[in-house]
Amino acid sequence: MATGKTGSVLVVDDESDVLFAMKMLLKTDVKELVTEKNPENVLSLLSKQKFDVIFLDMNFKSALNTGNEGLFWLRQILEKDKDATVILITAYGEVELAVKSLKQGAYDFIVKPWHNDKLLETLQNALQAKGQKKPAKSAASINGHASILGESEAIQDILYKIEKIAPTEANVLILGENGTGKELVARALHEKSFRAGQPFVSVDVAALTDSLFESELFGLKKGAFTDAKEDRKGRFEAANGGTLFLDELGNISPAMQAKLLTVLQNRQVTPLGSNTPVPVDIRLISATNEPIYELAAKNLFRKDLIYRINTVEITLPPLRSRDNDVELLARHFAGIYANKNHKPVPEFAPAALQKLKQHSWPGNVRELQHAVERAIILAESNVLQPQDFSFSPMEMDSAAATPVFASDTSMPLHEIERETIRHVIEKNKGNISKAAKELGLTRTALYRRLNKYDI
Ligand SMILES: Nc1ncnc2c1ncn2[C@@H]1O[C@H](COP(=O)(O)OP(=O)(O)OP(=O)(O)O)[C@@H](O)[C@H]1O
Repeated sequence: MATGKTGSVLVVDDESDVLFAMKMLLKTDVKELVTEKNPENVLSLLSKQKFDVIFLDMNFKSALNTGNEGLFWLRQILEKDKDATVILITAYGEVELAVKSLKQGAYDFIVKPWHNDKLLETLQNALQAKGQKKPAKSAASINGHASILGESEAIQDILYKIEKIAPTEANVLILGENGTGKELVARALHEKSFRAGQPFVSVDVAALTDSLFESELFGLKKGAFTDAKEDRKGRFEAANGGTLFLDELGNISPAMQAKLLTVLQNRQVTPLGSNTPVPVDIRLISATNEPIYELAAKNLFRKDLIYRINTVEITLPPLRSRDNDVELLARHFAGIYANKNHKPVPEFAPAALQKLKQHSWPGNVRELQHAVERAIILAESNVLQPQDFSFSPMEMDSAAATPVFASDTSMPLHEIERETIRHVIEKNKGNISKAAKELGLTRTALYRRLNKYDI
């Protein structure tokens, strides 16, 4: 902490213990410290005096503990002084609400019980930033992995959320279409968490059959079945102390949902063929591109499991709604693939950029990545032209697409998808990796569809 006392701070909390602890902590650093137990008095206090920073509790015992009292008082304070710097004091488990408060204008939040160093750092940052606009983050760089790029407001929001949520223990559910960057976000959350030095274990659960699901996740005791020649640790144990990322969670069967719920509730796994549970300490991050709440409404996904995994939710927007990001990402991938293929970094003809911006990107960032890679490999000149970007039939906007099969517009969507997949696999002579790439899907996602459509 910097030497010398600076700043005037108001702390509003109805718990005397909190006010006392704050006084003790801040007395050596803060020039003027005022504490207030009753939030009703805050507005009149603000009429008399301006504070550099206001710490505001999220819950006041006098009302229902919904956290909305904090948001209510936050709005009142900001209405009175739109430049007020408010830091929310929230309880563990209220992170979602706290993130909401950031959107409504809070400067930051701290989670109770707080670490003194963290609180002092937050206060210092707030004092320094006073009067300065919060700088936009351009990327969350992740050790050894791609950065999350994007200038769109939606991505900026997500980067901010990652910064805030990563250092907590909250379970995170990431929602979004195929290829929107869910795994990238999961890795960023891990790398920016206190568990960063520990393992990050990623499992594509949709690729597992029910019997594999159990042995893969919970482990296996020698002799559990004929082929089990030795004990094998499951992914939960492998992730112990770190983060477990369960991808495509929306696709698991009801029986597996029940098993997973039990493990999460008890924080222990029992390997197949064993009677001895093993305690596990993991942070869970899950992702799905399925409409999980619709599945829950149809009783296809357990609501109690959703509540376990979605302490905080992050929804990744489809690329088509992130206009400016298309160009940014296209140029970024162009740099990467030009280097990889020993070619000079190309320019984009304005018409090519226009074409990219108009495309609907059903395979999202992954599809864009592959489109740019193809273009770099095949382009004749160092200025990429519209014709260098070819989209597979399924990737085309319905208006722009020339259907390669049935011109019958009454064909149901799943039939169209099935036929498109058939067509692309045929075109790639049965090569699943190539077909998946052209369709903008992962191999697993394509295999899942092959199963679904019985192809
Ligand atoms: N904002 C971004 N900036 C840079 N690269 C990105 C961004 N979003 C996604 N990518 C890249 O796009 C590809 C797909 O991302 P990722 O695998 O994280 O998506 P996903 O949503 O997990 O996909 P799926 O649903 O198919 O599992 C990766 O190569 C990733 O690095």
